[in-house]
Amino acid sequence: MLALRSIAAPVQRQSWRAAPRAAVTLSLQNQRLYSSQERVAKFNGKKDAQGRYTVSLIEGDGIGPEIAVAVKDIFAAAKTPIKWEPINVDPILKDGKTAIPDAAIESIKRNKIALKGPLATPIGKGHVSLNLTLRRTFNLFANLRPCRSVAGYKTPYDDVDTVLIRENTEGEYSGIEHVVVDGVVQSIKLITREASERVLRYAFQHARAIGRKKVRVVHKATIMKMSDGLFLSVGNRVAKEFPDIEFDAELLDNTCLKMTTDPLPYNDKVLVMPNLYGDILSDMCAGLIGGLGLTPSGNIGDECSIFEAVHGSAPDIAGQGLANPTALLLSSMMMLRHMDLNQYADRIEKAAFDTLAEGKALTGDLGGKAKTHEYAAAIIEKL
Ligand SMILES: NC(=O)C1=CN([C@@H]2O[C@H](COP(=O)(O)OP(=O)(O)OC[C@H]3O[C@@H](n4cnc5c(N)ncnc54)[C@H](O)[C@@H]3O)[C@@H](O)[C@H]2O)C=CC1
Ligand SMILES: O=C(O)CCC(=O)C(=O)O
Ligand SMILES: [Mg+2]
Repeated sequence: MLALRSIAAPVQRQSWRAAPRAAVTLSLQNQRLYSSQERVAKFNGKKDAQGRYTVSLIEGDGIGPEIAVAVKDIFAAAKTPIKWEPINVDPILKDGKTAIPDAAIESIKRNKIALKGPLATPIGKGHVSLNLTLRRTFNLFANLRPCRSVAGYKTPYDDVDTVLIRENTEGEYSGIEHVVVDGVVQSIKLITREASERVLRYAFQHARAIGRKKVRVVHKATIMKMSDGLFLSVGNRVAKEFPDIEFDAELLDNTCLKMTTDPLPYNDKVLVMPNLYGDILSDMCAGLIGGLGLTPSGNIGDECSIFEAVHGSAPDIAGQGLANPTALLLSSMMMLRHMDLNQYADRIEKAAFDTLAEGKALTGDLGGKAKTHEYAAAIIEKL
């Protein structure tokens, strides 16, 4: 993959990150992060003669290969019936546009499922985001980003349990930008009724599936009257199909204030929003529970789905064995449950949460000294 390690400035550690470990007070310990009932888009991959599913694997850039090894080792130790098919997504040009190589596209179409490490995107000039290209190529319309406190890891907020769904194919990330005249550029935020309806309906279906009774659109329709206005009005219309679910809306800036003041009132809701807001708010939610090393996600489509951590390639710690693989591991648990391999997910997830709660082999982001492979070994020991 492209070497882009120098492009992002390191982010300052917040002082509470290494806060002393508190007694486990959280009621959420070992709860399933993503239960099988949450499946809305069905996985219909085929098993091979040995009863295994093949999963396309994009290891990614920066810390990607290090955290991917940890996940592969844990899967092997748990005898998970998964065969990895590594794929290369180095960008190619097709009709003058950045594209994913055909072999990678065929692999994901064939397997209908992929696990993905982070892919770095150059700032300014250079190829467009391969992450966004993958989501658009496979029409992965909903990006599901649950964020739940980890028992035993003390942050200013206990028992956070937010569920955020981000429109994943258009909005501010449509990639339509041009120079009007020298010194004046335009970037187009594209919102369509079709994509809005698809992700909003998914949010209601998902709320039902996980037993939440409230869906909230996060928006700025006060300012972006037409684009966010359309998203919100589609939300109002789709809500009529789900009379058992309460529907309301909140301005994004207000949501940020309220969530960082007291996130608990969000534990009974599913939040759904345009692309950029979901990108930012999901990193903010990660900050509430201990950082990006802990938060998983799923890019959900009708034909296939790609699971990945919320974080990026972490160039500031890449290649040093410092990365926390939990986010990718929990993404792979979402993937296993999407594939109906619940018993494997339950077992691995329990071993991971027990390791975190025990606190003897934590990675540096959680105030520990363990290397990526030592944390993975501690999980394997518990399996
Ligand atoms: N879905 C994806 O593949 C994403 C890719 N990116 C790309 O990643 C590159 C780097 O972006 P940044 O702004 O630095 O964000 P980042 O998410 O890579 O890192 C932000 C901070 O979180 C820390 N961090 C992230 N993951 C961690 C982990 N697993 N364990 C411990 N610490 C972790 C990093 O060390 C850094 O201090 C950029 O090129 C960006 O475009 C960013 C976000 C998502
Ligand atoms: O594609 C990228 O470079 C960043 C994407 C991102 O931040 C995300 O998906 O959360
Ligand atoms: Mg992001």
